[in-house]
Amino acid sequence: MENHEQTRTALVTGASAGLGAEFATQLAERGHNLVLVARSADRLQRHAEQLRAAHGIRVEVIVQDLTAPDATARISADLAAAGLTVDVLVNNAGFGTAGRFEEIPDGRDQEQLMVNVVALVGLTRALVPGMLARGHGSVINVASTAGFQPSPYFATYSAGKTFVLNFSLALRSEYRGRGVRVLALCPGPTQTSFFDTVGERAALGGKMMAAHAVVRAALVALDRDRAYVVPGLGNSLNAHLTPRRPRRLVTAIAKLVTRSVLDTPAPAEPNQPQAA
Ligand SMILES: NC(=O)C1=CN([C@@H]2O[C@H](COP(=O)(O)OP(=O)(O)OC[C@H]3O[C@@H](n4cnc5c(N)ncnc54)[C@H](OP(=O)(O)O)[C@@H]3O)[C@@H](O)[C@H]2O)C=CC1
Ligand SMILES: CC(=O)[C@H](N)C(=O)O
Repeated sequence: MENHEQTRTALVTGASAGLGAEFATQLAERGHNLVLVARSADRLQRHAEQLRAAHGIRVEVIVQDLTAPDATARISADLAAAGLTVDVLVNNAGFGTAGRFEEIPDGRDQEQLMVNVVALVGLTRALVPGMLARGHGSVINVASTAGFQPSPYFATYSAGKTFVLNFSLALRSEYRGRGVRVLALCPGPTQTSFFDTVGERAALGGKMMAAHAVVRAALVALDRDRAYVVPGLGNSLNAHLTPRRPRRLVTAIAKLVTRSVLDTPAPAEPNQPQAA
């Protein structure tokens, strides 16, 4: 990462677990001050204390449910009250919904889209103008390999990740030459709490990557000002060599893989804040 960013502030959503906690750790190792956002207050506070002690950086915690329609406004107010400007935004918070569309509990997909899409757009809209005014900044949006094609039984999740990927690519184009980098991170299956939340969905198979390797790949890609990155050779080959047309065939092939989700149980209490 460029030197001028090393003492700047990064805001990471979903920093209480998985990829977000790892983003916080690796950005702290790079000398960034941090703002950690999620619902699980105890986990955030514990991680913040560890990072302050290990790196001597400033770490603030904002406990916020990103399904709330006013989530972005509340976070912006907290940042202003703390006198913080954000130079690196990591829109990472997210969860999955899986199964037959009509069987997913009513409102659940909407909550998922509030976190995975609406809050991501809202925070980007809130924080990018400051980056543009200062002439520098970075946005990492966490998409997924699920965003490269329609995925039956992950219909809204995969469509949301396609949004995140294309939104990021479009913004990157708008901000070229204006000092703001935008990167879409497209991980394949990764060892985090994600599959506890969505149910026993690891049944889709494939080798899981470690969260630290995924985040390292993202930060290297940001250093290189890449548009998007698919960590892991197998994931990258799948994402890039799978034909995109005809779309009906692509969807049918995806369904062969994703239909195994129907054989696995749904979680009892989906997407609650993480236990301390
Ligand atoms: N793991 C994987 O295989 C893959 C994951 N991804 C994406 O990576 C991102 C991170 O997921 P991952 O680390 O794997 O999963 P985890 O379940 O480990 O972490 C999810 C994070 O999102 C936060 N979060 C969930 N719901 C909300 C909410 N309503 N409000 C605020 N924060 C919330 C959680 O915090 P809390 O519960 O405290 O609110 C937690 O910090 C997601 O966008 C996911 O779609 C993409 C591809 C593959
Ligand atoms: C959960 C994900 O988004 C991942 N890309 C997967 O296909 O398992």
